Amino acid sequence: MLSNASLEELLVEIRPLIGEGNVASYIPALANVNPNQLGIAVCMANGDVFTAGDADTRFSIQSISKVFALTAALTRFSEDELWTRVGREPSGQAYNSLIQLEFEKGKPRNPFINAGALVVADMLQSRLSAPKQRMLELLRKLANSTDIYIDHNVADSEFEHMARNAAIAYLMKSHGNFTNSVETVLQSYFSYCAINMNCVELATAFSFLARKGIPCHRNKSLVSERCTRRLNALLATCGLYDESGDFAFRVGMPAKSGVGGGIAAVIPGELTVCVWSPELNDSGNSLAGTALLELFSERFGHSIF
Ligand SMILES: NC(=O)CC[C@H](N)C(=O)O
Repeated sequence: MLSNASLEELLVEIRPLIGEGNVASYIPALANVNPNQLGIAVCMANGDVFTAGDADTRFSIQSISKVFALTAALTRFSEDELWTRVGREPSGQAYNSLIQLEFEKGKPRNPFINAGALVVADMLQSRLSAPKQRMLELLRKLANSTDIYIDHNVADSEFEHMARNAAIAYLMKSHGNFTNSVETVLQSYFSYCAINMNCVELATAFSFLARKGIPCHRNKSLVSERCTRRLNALLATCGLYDESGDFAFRVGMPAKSGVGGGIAAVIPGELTVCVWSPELNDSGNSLAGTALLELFSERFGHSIF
């Protein structure tokens, strides 16, 4: 039976894995995070929440923000407008790879790698007057938490080390797939990545994906049921970069990871779950977090397959 105590038992089994990965080191603000942290929060489809470990400690959501940005874009653009600019196939490449983009004429494989998320951020920049503020408002509403904030230290540090993401954006611009000023869009994109949330807030914010588009704590749809199915399909095939196949094999849940060490996952109709541990594996996904989700799915029989 799922309970705080049964989740705590999972953590005891997983904690020895801490030390086997490496925290993200591309910016000092992330490199200095204490690696010795592990948390899990489960949000049932009826809104009940179970937690264990560091479930209330906020961390940098990083690429998990790509899900919320895509959701915001889906409510503001037609599917045609969106899918002519970004694809829907797994990339099989690192999240910040440039190789495929050159071969494929500036159209990113999917919205959950950096190139795809930068296109989505470019689209939001064209349609929103204050994109960072809108994203923050969306997350506060979805997570039912009024004080979620952007860590400007992380956003500024990402901006100082922008070279690779800027290269991706300029390559897309050279192919006519980027409208706004690269630096303006990068500022928005880095701010989305630099939002701090905890496992409880992320599991709650993901709840619309388990509830046919209707978030917990609200009775109004955020997106249609059809849209929700499509988001879950993309999460299942592309949510963990070049490790999406292995993650489907081991865990069996649509999910999105970030280099802050968080992974948020969905079992449609049943629950959402967010795990966090800062050390990453070679694909940039939380090492202990992935193992924890694998154990969770095995122990409680949750898998979409
Ligand atoms: N995988 C990630 O979480 C990457 C996010 C990071 N801010 C980047 O753009 O490189």
